[in-house]
Amino acid sequence: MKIAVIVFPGSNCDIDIYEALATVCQANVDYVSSKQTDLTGYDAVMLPGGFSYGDYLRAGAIARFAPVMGAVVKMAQQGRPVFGTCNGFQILTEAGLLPGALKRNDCQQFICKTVPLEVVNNQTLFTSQYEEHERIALPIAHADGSYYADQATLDDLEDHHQVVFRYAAENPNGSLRNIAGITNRRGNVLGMMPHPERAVEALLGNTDGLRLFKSLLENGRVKVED
Ligand SMILES: NC(=O)CC[C@H](N)C(=O)O
Repeated sequence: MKIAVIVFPGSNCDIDIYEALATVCQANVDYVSSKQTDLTGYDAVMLPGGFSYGDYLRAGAIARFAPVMGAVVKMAQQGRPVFGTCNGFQILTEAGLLPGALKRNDCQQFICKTVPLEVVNNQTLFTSQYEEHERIALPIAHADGSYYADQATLDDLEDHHQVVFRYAAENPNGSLRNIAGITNRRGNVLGMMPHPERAVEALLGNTDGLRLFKSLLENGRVKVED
């Protein structure tokens, strides 16, 4: 399985995802510039966290028009795994690959801390190695992480088991229904504000993110028609 980590101008978690996959999981992974237009040969694509294009206009709003995004949309339409964390999640909503939007945190501040989460759905290709309703803890680091969607969209997400992670115990940013991560209806596109790639080694004090990448490596090689 071959994985692309997209590097946008302003990405700052690309190395973290690369190392989580390449060094910790021994996976076959490449950095791919957002200027590329072709992702042929890749089985999965990762959109990292950061401040793509300086978060100007809105976080993810400019990155959504980067040359590589046509190929990312194609991968999503083919059913291949597409994962976005933090700024990657913001880009996925701006691109229309996931519903809703990420607004400024309720507290109007950048928040950087580890928060408790519930794994709401372990029946996805990204979460199969977690227990259903398992409590984990992952770091968050964002200013624009308050998940918003209209009531009908929220109901639709819940009805189709698309809410994958919820903030547990506390809601750090005002996200509606405590939503921390969602998939598309098909389940092959996951966006989440917490950073699993920052919690993959005992040396970092937390390994709760590791099983997300292991799940992806176990399940992520899907047969598709080009
Ligand atoms: N680490 C991140 O990706 C967070 C940056 C993000 N653009 C924000 O909301 O502040």
